[in-house]
Amino acid sequence: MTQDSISRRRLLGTAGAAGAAGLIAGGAGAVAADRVSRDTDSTALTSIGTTSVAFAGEARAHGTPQAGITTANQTHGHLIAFDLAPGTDRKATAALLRRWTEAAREMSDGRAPDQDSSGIALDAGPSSLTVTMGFGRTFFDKVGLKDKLPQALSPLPDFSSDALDRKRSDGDLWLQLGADDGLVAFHALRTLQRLAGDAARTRWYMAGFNRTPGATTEPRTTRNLMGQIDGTNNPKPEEEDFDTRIFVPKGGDDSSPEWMAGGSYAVVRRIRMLLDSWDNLSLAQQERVIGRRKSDGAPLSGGTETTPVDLNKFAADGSIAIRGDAHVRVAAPESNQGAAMLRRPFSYHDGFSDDGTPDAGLLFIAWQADPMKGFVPVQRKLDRGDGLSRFLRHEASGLFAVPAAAGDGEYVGQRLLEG
Ligand SMILES: C=CC1=C(C)c2cc3[nH]c(cc4nc(cc5[nH]c(cc1n2)c(C)c5CCC(=O)O)C(CCC(=O)O)=C4C)c(C)c3C=C
Ligand SMILES: [Fe+2]
Repeated sequence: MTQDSISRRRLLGTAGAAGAAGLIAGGAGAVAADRVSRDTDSTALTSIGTTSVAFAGEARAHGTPQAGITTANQTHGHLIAFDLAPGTDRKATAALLRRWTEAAREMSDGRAPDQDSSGIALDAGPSSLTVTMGFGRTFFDKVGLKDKLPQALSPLPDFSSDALDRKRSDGDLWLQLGADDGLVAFHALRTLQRLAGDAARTRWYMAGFNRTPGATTEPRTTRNLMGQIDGTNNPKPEEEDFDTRIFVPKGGDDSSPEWMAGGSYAVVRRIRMLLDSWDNLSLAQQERVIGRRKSDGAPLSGGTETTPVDLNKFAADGSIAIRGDAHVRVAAPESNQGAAMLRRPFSYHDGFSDDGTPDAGLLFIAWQADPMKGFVPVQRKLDRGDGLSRFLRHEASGLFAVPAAAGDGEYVGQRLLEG
């Protein structure tokens, strides 16, 4: 598995003039509206808008993962979960997934879906838009597919640091949207939310962000709102065991059925950072909590950001370089019988609480072939002995089965609903 292939194309309109039009006029039963045409003879100011990530097609045939998992983190993220409306049966659900798939395909390619004349994304190219679709545990019973419920979707255990808001957790269906332009991302969100029509209702919604490409002099691992470089020791697509750790094998396995082959499980946690307490620590204290230097992300055992962490290294004064409760020690695969996940988060900031503290943190999204061999054992360990957990509060949680990309003419999840 290599990182998502990215192609560059001319601005929206050149890519698909026929689709570049029309105001979305009401979800499932949309009414055609005026089409909008515009001059496309312009030169892009940067390559950000012109970059597209394949939703399907040759680069993403059936059996390959959906976009938005190994795709480079985008600047703008939207997470939205839906519950099926009472009376939405399997047929109506399939129709919804087909509407979403077709619209996502068009928009990822820089074209506006039919009947969209909202104009929101009119001047922009695809801007690396990705749309990723998943199914929650509650979905299966509602559409009469209980026998297809993967064991891997068993509820996550409770953790002592949880302060979960159940209304902002779980959900029958989940969409993750990412793009490097705020209007493109909002346009996709608005389009898909309206296309839900009467079939599904929004259960919860969260918005997040990352660094803008080009904000740094060279491409860098992103920083989180505590200021740390975050993402360094993620599994890498070029590693031999990457696919087996992150994606369900062909044919399924003990915890996943065949329809999930090539797919992955997303654990979503809204993790609030207690930033006022964190900011009271000195720089040296903050670095000891993580086990890495803040400035460049180098491990406290020495080297640069990419130097492997040496958990057995002692400093000159005889103290252990990376403390027993340092986050990188407690979370490392070596401390968790090899358990690993691909972390692909967005930061969030939703204003300030009455006491003036920021409602800010991480929309933590972890991808793995089996949550019992990824998130769960690591979070169990963090819950017991992580120095960072004193500065975090897990406020919402979800677990979603994200099947492989849709093949030509297919919709996402077709093999689940019709297989
Ligand atoms: C259950 C898994 C994890 C949660 C929850 C989690 C929350 C969390 N982490 C940071 C900041 C950093 N995490 C870093 C590394 C790291 N974190 C996890 C897992 C969870 N983190 C793993 C598996 C690792 C890699 C460990 C290793 O093998 O070295 C780092 C260091 C840089 C890096 O490797 O990415 C930082 C910084 C925050 C702020 C946070 C919750 C808000
Ligand atoms: Fe972490």
